[in-house]
Amino acid sequence: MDMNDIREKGLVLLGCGKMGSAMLKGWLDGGLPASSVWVNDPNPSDWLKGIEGLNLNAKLPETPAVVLVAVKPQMMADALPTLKAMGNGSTLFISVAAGITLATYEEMLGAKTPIVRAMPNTPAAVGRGVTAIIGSEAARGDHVDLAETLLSAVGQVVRLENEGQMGAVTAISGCGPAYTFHLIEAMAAAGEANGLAPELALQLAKATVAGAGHLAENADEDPTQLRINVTSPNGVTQAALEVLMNEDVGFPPLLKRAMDAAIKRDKELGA
Ligand SMILES: NC(=O)c1ccc[n+]([C@@H]2O[C@H](COP(=O)([O-])OP(=O)(O)OC[C@H]3O[C@@H](n4cnc5c(N)ncnc54)[C@H](OP(=O)(O)O)[C@@H]3O)[C@@H](O)[C@H]2O)c1
Ligand code: PRO
Repeated sequence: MDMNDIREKGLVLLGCGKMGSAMLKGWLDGGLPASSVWVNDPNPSDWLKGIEGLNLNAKLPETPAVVLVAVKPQMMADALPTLKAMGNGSTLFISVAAGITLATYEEMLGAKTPIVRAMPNTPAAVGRGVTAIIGSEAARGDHVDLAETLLSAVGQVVRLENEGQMGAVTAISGCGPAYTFHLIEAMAAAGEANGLAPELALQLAKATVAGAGHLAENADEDPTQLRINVTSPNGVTQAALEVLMNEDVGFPPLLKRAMDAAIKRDKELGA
């Protein structure tokens, strides 16, 4: 099974909001023909309506290569039963929903359904996502390979050892873009409070986060050394880091609390 199967038999996207659209944009930019994609969404965006050749809320193929489920976890019980007929067959189901376990999908679709649980993130829209995947009992090696190939079109893919890792993964890379965007907002706001024009403060904050991210991914040094490289002894950065790295009220305990809250919510959504 490979991308040719998807081109020939089709990809059904159940739910095409923020995450579904981010991935679809990446796939279309990467050359997947719109005519190979069926989008099922009750209120399609103007962007979706404008994609030439896309099968939008059209009759679905009986046995698509892949169904990608991108509805909110709370909508799953309403949305998924409409596709039950595709369960227990050759169609690979890929779910990106936070919290919903493989066992829940097996209950809803049948235990013989090949299912891959995936946690992507929105930088997929610019081909810079990262997605963690784990397959169900019925998902063969070639099913997981196909999920990896499809998701690799929108960024990096990592395979998990067990489904129990998914909560912590979600708290880092699924939610992480939001933390990073908030960092940009907060740095820009602090710059503005210190007298910079809003546009200039935002430009500086965005370029700094993007540049630092690129450097962190591409430098030979690890993030600790890259941080040290910025921090002149007794200089300006050190003054800031003494606040940010405070063991009681700095970034580390704050992010730990934030990510623990994310993991707790992930478990609740799956219950
Ligand atoms: N956003 C992220 O960064 C992110 C990252 C990783 C994983 N996820 C996961 O991705 C999933 C979608 O999240 P999202 O942020 O993209 O949410 P979203 O923007 O609300 O997208 C969900 C889409 O599904 C549609 N929908 C609702 N009921 C449906 C049904 N019965 N059949 C087909 N479509 C239906 C919604 O339409 P209406 O708006 O009209 O209800 C909406 O367009 C969630 O399970 C989330 O956990 C999201
Ligand atoms: N967005 C989804 C949520 O907030 C899952 C990870 C990112 O629930």
